[in-house]
Amino acid sequence: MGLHYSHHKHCLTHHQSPININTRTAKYNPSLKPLKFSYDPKTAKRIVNVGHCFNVEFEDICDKSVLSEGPLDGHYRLCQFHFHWGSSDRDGSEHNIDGHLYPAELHIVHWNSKKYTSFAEAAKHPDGVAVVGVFLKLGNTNPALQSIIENLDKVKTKGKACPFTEFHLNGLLPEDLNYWTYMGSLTTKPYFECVTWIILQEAITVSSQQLEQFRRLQCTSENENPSFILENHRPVQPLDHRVVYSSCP
Ligand SMILES: COCCCN1C=C(N)c2cc(S(N)(=O)=O)sc2S1(=O)=O
Ligand SMILES: [Zn+2]
Repeated sequence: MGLHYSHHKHCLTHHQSPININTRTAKYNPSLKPLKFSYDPKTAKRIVNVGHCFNVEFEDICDKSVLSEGPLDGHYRLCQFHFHWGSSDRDGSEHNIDGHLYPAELHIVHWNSKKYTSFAEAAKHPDGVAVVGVFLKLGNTNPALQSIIENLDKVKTKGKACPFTEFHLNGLLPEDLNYWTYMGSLTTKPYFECVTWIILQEAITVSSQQLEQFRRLQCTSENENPSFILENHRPVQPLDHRVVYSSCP
């Protein structure tokens, strides 16, 4: 359904994502803890072309790679990460910062394995999923992206997958782990309102040439006329009465 009845307004409000983050109206919340990433590189499993993007999937049958602390209760199990990008370097991120767009955005997806038994089950609850968003800004070639990019030719067309084991996801995190956080949704169908969004305030770099490689992925399967995933970022959605919290003043 995705509609929440907010009594004081007697109207129906959405909690959709992405949003524009207004850094001046974000509210410092001193009770927010530092994020705790505990990722085991051995849980990396495969890269899959899902048509609108590629997912790097992790084994999530037990709590080997988890995200905890920050705004979260309990621990959230890593299940996949993926990127959003644009048809040019001028746009591509899903969240905006004070109206500023980045050329791409990394989403690291986790689900609440303390309360739920699967991603599908967790995605039905507002506290079910936690996605860490990391902005990619134009700069030098990012070596941590190279091992992913050199595998993209093996998953060129929709539905293709290739093994991808032993990946150090920490290498895609910036030094500064301060973040903004708000309650929202998946940004692709089925748009479930099940996500605690955790957007890192520091960006990592990506080169133009690396972004070019993303745009060479095809949204068509191998026996169709090829068309390419030139962009896959959803427009920003109304904030309504939601508040964005910041981990630092
Ligand atoms: C039950 O479905 C599982 C299939 C994989 N996913 C589907 C999405 N559309 C999706 C979008 C996500 S995003 N862009 O909001 O991070 S995370 C995610 S996901 O839930 O991990
Ligand atoms: Zn995403």
